This record gives sequence, C-alpha cells and structure tokens, in this order.
Amino acid sequence: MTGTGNEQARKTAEGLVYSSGFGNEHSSEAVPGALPVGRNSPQRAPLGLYAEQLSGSAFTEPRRHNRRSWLYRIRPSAAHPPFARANRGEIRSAPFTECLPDPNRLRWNPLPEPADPTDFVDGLWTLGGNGDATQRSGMAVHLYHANTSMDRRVFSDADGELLIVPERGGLLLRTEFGLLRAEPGHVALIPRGVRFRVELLDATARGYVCENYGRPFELPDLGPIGANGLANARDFLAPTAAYEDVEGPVEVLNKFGGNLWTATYGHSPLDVVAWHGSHLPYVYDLRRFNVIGSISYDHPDPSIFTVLTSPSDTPGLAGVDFVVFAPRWLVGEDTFRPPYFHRNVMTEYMGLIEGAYDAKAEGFVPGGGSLHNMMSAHGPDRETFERASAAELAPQKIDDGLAFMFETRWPLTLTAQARDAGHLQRGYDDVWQGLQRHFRP
Ligand SMILES: O=C(O)Cc1cc(O)ccc1O
Ligand SMILES: [Fe+2]
Repeated sequence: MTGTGNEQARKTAEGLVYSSGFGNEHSSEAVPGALPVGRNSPQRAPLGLYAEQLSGSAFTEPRRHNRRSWLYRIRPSAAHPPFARANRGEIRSAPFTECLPDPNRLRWNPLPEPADPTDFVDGLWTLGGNGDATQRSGMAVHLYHANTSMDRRVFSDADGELLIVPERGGLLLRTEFGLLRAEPGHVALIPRGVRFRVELLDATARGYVCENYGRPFELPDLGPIGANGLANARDFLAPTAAYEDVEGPVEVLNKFGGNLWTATYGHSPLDVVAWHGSHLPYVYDLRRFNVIGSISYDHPDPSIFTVLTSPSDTPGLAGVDFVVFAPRWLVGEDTFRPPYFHRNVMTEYMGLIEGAYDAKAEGFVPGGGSLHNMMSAHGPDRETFERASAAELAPQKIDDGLAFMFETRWPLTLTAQARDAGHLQRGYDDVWQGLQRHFRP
C-alpha cells in the first residue's frame, strides 16, 4: 500500500485497487455491467453469472449490525461435492479442554521455522482461547509460519472472522472479493465464511491470527474524543472485484465446528466477477492509527489504543479488543510513563511486530508473545521500572516498536502444544525478581 492521500478506488504502487471505508456498503465489478442495478437477484443475473447472498449476520439483526454481501459468480457455491474431515494439523478450537486455565504469566519465543513445505493453513498453530466456536462466542489465538504459497487450495472459516497480523513476510490474500496485500505493520480482516488463498510475497511468512467467534469487529465508539481519531474508518481498504476463471481441481478447506473439512471443486471458487455489500475483507495499516493519549499526567489505560472491538452482550465488556501500541510521544509530567503495575479483570495476549515494547527491557521479541491471564499481576520488568523511575521527564518519542494486544473478557486456556512448547520461555517470572523494597516510613 502507498502511504499517502486518497485511496478511494485508487491504484496502489503494487497495482492493486482498493475502495476505502470501514463498515461501508462497497460495490465493485471486474467486468463492466456484471453488477445488477436496482435489484440484487434479477431473473437472469448479468453476463450469465449466478447471484448468491453471503450473510454475516442473521437476516433480522438491527440495521447497525446487519451485514451481508451479494456475490455474482461464474458458478454457484452450492455446486460442490460432500465435505470430508481433513487433518487439522496444529489448529485447535474452543472449547479448549486440554489444559486447566493457568494463572501464571507466560511468554513464548517465536514459532520455529517449519521443517517441511508449509503453507498458511498448514502453518497455523493454536496457542489457546476461550468460549465455544459452536456458540459463536469467545476467541482463539493462533500463530502461523509458512514457507510456501497455498496452491490450488482455498480456505474459509465458518467458526469466526480472522484478524491476521503479519510479523514477518508480506501476504497476498486472494479473496472472493478481490486481492489484498498485507505486509508486516498491516492487519487483514477476513470475515466469517469468506474464501481466500494466501500467497507469500517473501520466502517465509510469520505472524499472529485472532480468530473471533463472537460479534464481528467494529470500530470503537469515540465518546469525548470526538468525530475523528484512533483508527479512522477511511483508512480501512476493501478489495475490488478480481476473479479467477480456472478449471481443474481446487481443494476448498472449511473450518467448521473446530475441525477442518475438505472438498475438491472442479474450478476455483474465487470466481466472483462483481459484488456489493458490507460483509467483506479489509486491510489496515497500523501506522495510520491516530494515537491519542495524555498530554498532562499519568499513563492512560490501553483502551485508548483500541483499533477494533468485538462487543459482547454487556456494554463496554469486549469479547475481544484489538489494541495497538503505535509510535507516539510521551510527555506526562511527574508520571511513571511505561505501562504501570496492574492486575486486570480482562485477559491480555500480547505480540510484537517489530522493535521493542516499552514495558519490557528484554525477552519480549518480535514474533513472540506473552499471556497475562485475568487478574495476573504484571507490568514493567525490573530494569524498566528502575530506568523509568529515575528518568528525566523530557518529551520522549516512542518509535522503536510496534506491539499489539488481543484483550478478552474471558480467561484464556492454553492448548497442550502451547503449554509444552519448546519455545515457551521458562522462568518468565524472573523479570519481576529483584524489585527492591524502597519503603521508608
Ligand atoms: O500489560 C501490558 O503491557 C499492556 C498494558 C499496557 C498499558 O499501557 C497499560 C495497561 C496494560 O495492561
Ligand atoms: Fe497488562
């Protein structure tokens, strides 16, 4: 993506055309005249295409939450053979029952490089999660590592939407709605049920995925912040229609009820020539985030950094929030500026896209992750505490890293593979050892 100006149906340096605006009704046609005008389902759809609705909400949900798209495709999705169970590799789903919920602070190094040729789906490795995929509630944290593009296979997730956070290597996402490019520093949001194929733009790819079983991510309310700020809707870029007219076997993998199911189609199902609607994928450049913080004193709670939120049935209590710690100035007077010591009723999974994070002097590395389950005590490590308590409080630019958090209202339970992983850091607790008493009554 280019970093300037207006992306309204604009061609990027890489030749992709995007249409901008989160939550909008978008429309696009790869062939002029492919999109019906004035109705969704004419007696005969234009150009001999099949009309198909893809619903992301129940038909009857309030208009504010209602999401659906109309797809005009070469063949209807319904024309397929039965699905059969497929090997789910290292993908796991909620409910997570292999381990007891664990109150310990945990931290992992990056996933090791895959030994064999591994594409995005084969390279998904589940860390844990909460809720129940079949109840459309909760979330899962996955990591991925890949060294090949998906070839003659497409994936879709009936269990939830996928927020993909690349950390290493760019991804080209060929979706039913067209092409998206997601480099490290961008996030891609693939709605429930949308088919896509991941091609690697570099030799290897690595990153994180938040699988959200619950209400689709939306932009948070801004309250007194006003009409602008945080992630601005216009910076979310939707694809424009691009179709494959490809015959021959294509494997369609469907994550459903926690398992992978496979069917071999006789053609590519990425055959959508035109579409319109609101249930569609986006990319967003995290560096566009308009960071808002304190310009007087104290360290604000990280909710101020929320990019997207999946509300639960209780107002203000998110099933999952996606939060970014983007470059910003710290100017607080008489303030301990890094994240404070805290115990949070929400559960925090954090990852690092690049550089360093201001609460951890070392050990929290790009591609790694930390889990601070609900009510677990955490905060700055000893080195950070000592440095920040003594620092001269001149205005300071924090621009040496890009960290993020998946924050969820429910405790997160690990998979056995995450608990037993060789890349789990033993002795993470030690970062808080040696915090001396300074009490002088
Ligand atoms: O634990 C963390 O590093 C995340 C976090 C950051 C912050 O600025 C305040 C609270 C918080 O949980
Ligand atoms: Fe925290």
